[in-house]
Amino acid sequence: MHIVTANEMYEIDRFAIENAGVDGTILMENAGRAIAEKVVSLVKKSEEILVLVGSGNNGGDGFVIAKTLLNQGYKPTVLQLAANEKIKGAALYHKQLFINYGGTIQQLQASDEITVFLNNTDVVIDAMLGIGITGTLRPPFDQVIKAVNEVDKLTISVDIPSGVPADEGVLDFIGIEADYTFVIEEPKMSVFLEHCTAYYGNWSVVKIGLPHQAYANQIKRNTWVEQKVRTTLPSRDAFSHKGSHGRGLIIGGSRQMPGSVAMTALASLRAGSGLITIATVKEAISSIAQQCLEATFLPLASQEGVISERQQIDISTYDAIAIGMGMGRKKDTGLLTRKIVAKAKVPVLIDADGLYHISEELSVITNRKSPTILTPHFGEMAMLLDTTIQNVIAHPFSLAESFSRKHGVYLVLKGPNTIVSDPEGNQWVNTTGNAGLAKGGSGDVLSGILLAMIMQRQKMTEALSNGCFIHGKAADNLVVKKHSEQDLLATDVIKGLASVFRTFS
Ligand SMILES: NC(=O)C1=CN([C@@H]2O[C@H](COP(=O)(O)OP(=O)(O)OC[C@H]3O[C@@H](n4cnc5c(N)ncnc54)[C@H](O)[C@@H]3O)[C@@H](O)[C@H]2O)[C@@H](O)CC1
Ligand SMILES: [K+]
Repeated sequence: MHIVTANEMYEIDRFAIENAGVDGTILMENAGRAIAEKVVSLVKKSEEILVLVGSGNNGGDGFVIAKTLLNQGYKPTVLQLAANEKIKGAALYHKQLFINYGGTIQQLQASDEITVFLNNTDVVIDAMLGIGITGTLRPPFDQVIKAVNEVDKLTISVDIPSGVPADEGVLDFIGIEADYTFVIEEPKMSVFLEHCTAYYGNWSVVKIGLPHQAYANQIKRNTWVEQKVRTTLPSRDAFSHKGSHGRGLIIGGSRQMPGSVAMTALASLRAGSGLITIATVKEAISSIAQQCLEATFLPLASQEGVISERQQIDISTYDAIAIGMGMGRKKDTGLLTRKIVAKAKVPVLIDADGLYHISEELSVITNRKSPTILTPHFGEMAMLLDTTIQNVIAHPFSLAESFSRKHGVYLVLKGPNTIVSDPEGNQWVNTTGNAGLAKGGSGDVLSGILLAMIMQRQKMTEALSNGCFIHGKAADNLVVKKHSEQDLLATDVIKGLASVFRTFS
C-alpha cells in the first residue's frame, strides 16, 4: 500500500478524471458501494443507521452508501449538515439518485438537535468531512463530532474520521473516534501518525478502481507488509558456513549497563548472524558471557566503568558494526565512538547513547562512505534535530525524510508505526508490533535483529524493513498466546523470533 497526503490523493483523482477519462460520479459510486458492502457485513437490517453527510465529496460518498443500504432493505436516516446550495457536482448527482430511489433527507436545523438523532440510532456512518478539511472546525461540525464521541454507538467513518487531518503538522483538532474507518483507495498519512492512529479504530482500505499508472512510481511512501517480507527475506543456503552469514561487532555496554549489549548480541544471533563479537568494558564481560555463550569478546579499557577513549580497537575484520547501546554519555566514550564511526569501512548501525555522541558532531556520519543506519526513537530524533518531541510527533515523515537526505543515512524512526527512510527519500512504514514493545530493552533487541539483517544478502532498505517487521511480529505472536502486552519483556521477544522465522522458511 502507498501512503498518501491529501494533495497526492487529489492529484491521483485528477489524473483518473482528466487523463484516464473516468467520470467522478463513477468513482464516488464505487467508493460508496464498496463501503456499503462493509457496513452490511457489520450491521443487521433491524438496526437503526444514521448517515451524517457534509457538503463535500465525503458527504457524496454518504449519499451512495445510504442509497445502497436502502436498496438492500435497510432504513437509513440521512442527516444533512450543510445548506442545500452547498452540495454540488458529483455529490449533488448522488443526492438526487438517493431521492430518486425513494430516500428522504433530513436537515439539521440547530446543533443541539443532534442528540435526538443520536439517541434514536444504533449505528453512525460518518460522511461529514474527508480529506478536504481546512482550518479549525466550523459549526455545526464541532458540536456534532463531540456529540457522536460522547454516545456509545457503533461509528463507521468514510475515508477518514471527520475532523482528523489527512496530513502531518496538525496536533490540535477535534475528530471522530471511529470504531471502523474504511479508507478510500490508499491510506492517508495520518493513519500512521502517532497522535491520529487511534481515531481510525479498526481501519482497512477499499479500492475504487483508480488507474494504477496514476501513481505507481510517484508516491515514495509505502507500507511494509508480510507479502514483502516473503518476497525479499533471503533463505539460508544449505551449503553456507558461519562466515557466510556475517561477522558482526557490537560496541557498547558499561559496568552499570551490561544487559543491553547482551540482548543485542543474542537477538542478532537468533536473527541469523554468523558470528558476533561484543566489545565492552572488561569488568562487564563475565556477567555478559553467562547470558550469551555463543558470542566472543573484545575487552575494552574503561574509566569509571565506561569505555574510555585511549585505546585502539581493530575493527577491520567485521562485516558490520552496531554501536551505542548501554555505553553511557561520558565525553570520553563519545570521542571514541565518533572515531570508530568515522573510520569504519562497513555498514554501521548507531543506537541509543551512540546517537547522543553523534548528535554532538553530525558531520561524522555525513562524511561516511559506507552505509550508516541510525535507529532513534522520537526523543532521540528530537535530540538529533535539536528540536522538540512535539515537533517530531507532528512531522515524523517529513523530518525523517529530510534528515536521511541531508546526511545520506538510513533512518529507522522507532514508534508504534516505525518509519524506515533511505537517503533518496523513500519511506516504508512497518505494520507489526504492539504496546508490549514500549519497554526497556526493545531497542537493543531491534538493533541486534537489524545488525543480522544488514549482513544477509538483501538490499539495505529491505533488510531494515524486514528487521522491523520480524521484531514486531515476534511480539504480536507472543501476546496472542503466551504473554500479554503488560508482561512482555524484550528477552521474550528474542525467544519469540523462532515463531516468525519458522513461518518464513
Ligand atoms: N478519488 C478520490 O479522491 C475520491 C474521493 N472521494 C471522497 O471525497 C473526499 C474529499 O472530498 P472534498 O474535496 O469535497 O472534501 P471533503 O468532503 O472532505 O470536505 C470539503 C467540504 O468540507 C467543508 N469544510 C472544509 N473545512 C471545514 C471546516 N474546518 N469546518 C467545516 N467544514 C469544512 C468545505 O466547505 C467543503 O464543503 C474524500 O475524503 C473521499 O471521501 C470519493 O468521492 C471517491 C473519489
Ligand atoms: K468522514
